[in-house]
Amino acid sequence: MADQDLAALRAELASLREENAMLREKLAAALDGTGVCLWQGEPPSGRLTVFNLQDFDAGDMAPDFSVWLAKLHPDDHATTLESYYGHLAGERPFYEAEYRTLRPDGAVTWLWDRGRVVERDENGQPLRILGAHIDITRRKAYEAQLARLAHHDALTGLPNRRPMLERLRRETEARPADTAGVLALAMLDIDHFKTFNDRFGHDVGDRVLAGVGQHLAAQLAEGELCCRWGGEEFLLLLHGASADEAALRVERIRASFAALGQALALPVPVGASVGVAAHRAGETFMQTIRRADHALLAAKQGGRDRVCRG
Ligand SMILES: Nc1nc2c(ncn2[C@@H]2O[C@H](COP(=O)(O)OP(=O)(O)OP(=O)(O)O)[C@@H](O)[C@H]2O)c(=O)[nH]1
Repeated sequence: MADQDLAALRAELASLREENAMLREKLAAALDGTGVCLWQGEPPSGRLTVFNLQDFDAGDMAPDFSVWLAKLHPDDHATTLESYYGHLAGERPFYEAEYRTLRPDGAVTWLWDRGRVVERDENGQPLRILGAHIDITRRKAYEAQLARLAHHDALTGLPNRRPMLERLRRETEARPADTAGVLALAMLDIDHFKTFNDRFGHDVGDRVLAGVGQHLAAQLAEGELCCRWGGEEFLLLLHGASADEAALRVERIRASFAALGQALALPVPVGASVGVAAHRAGETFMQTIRRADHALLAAKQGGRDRVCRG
């Protein structure tokens, strides 16, 4: 090759390298701050290349598919790999998954990952897959917090109506008529609760509600549930050998309020009225709730501080 041609090729190579470096700079600038991390997988060899680390530690990034696989949270294996292999096999237009990776220190990082095959061999086998992932750990934590808030009462920390109704639906639907034992519902209402607010202020009223909530939750056996039904009303889902036994337990819970005022350092004692009803075969759980509610009304009308059965 003539010297002139060689010089021209060298000049062209230098210019291409410069252009390449500029493109890399532009890409890095565009990706900066987005949290997007670009990767390339080579299925035949299992090689995995990460082009930009973003905030990730180089040690956290897998150089090989098997290393990435070993870090994948066991609970996310199935869905992630189904999407990945489904795409490699041409069954899905792209691979996409939200999954957790386990870091060596045990910390969990949530990633949203998406990629697609960019090169296949003459037999259609994937040679290269290009993709990007982004750290969504904070978003996941926020979502979990929102889900918790949606299902819990902020003041008492107890579940709210939603999980209680869902649980009742599941338990009553799945309950065969010959099931041993009963499912009992106890609707409990704090007596003269308004007085706490009116005489001592809403802060004290709130303290009463939080204290009663904690006290009730502590009375539950495994598998039972207590929710803040609304205002100063609580609904308890209890399991018992019989309706009589369940009613006796509810009576004990009510009686335990005698020591609660002092335990919570309240200025006056706190009492409660309760209506209890055992679920009957063929009855909807809303019908049981209504019977417990009517029994509560009877307890109030009967002079409060007592349990009535519906
Ligand atoms: N501090 C506080 N008060 C609440 C909260 N939710 C409801 N309340 C108050 O609870 C009071 C309930 O009053 P009532 O329905 O008259 O009940 P009560 O005074 O317990 O009377 P009886 O049930 O008939 O014994 C109302 O004054 C509501 O404003 C809350 O989250 N915090």
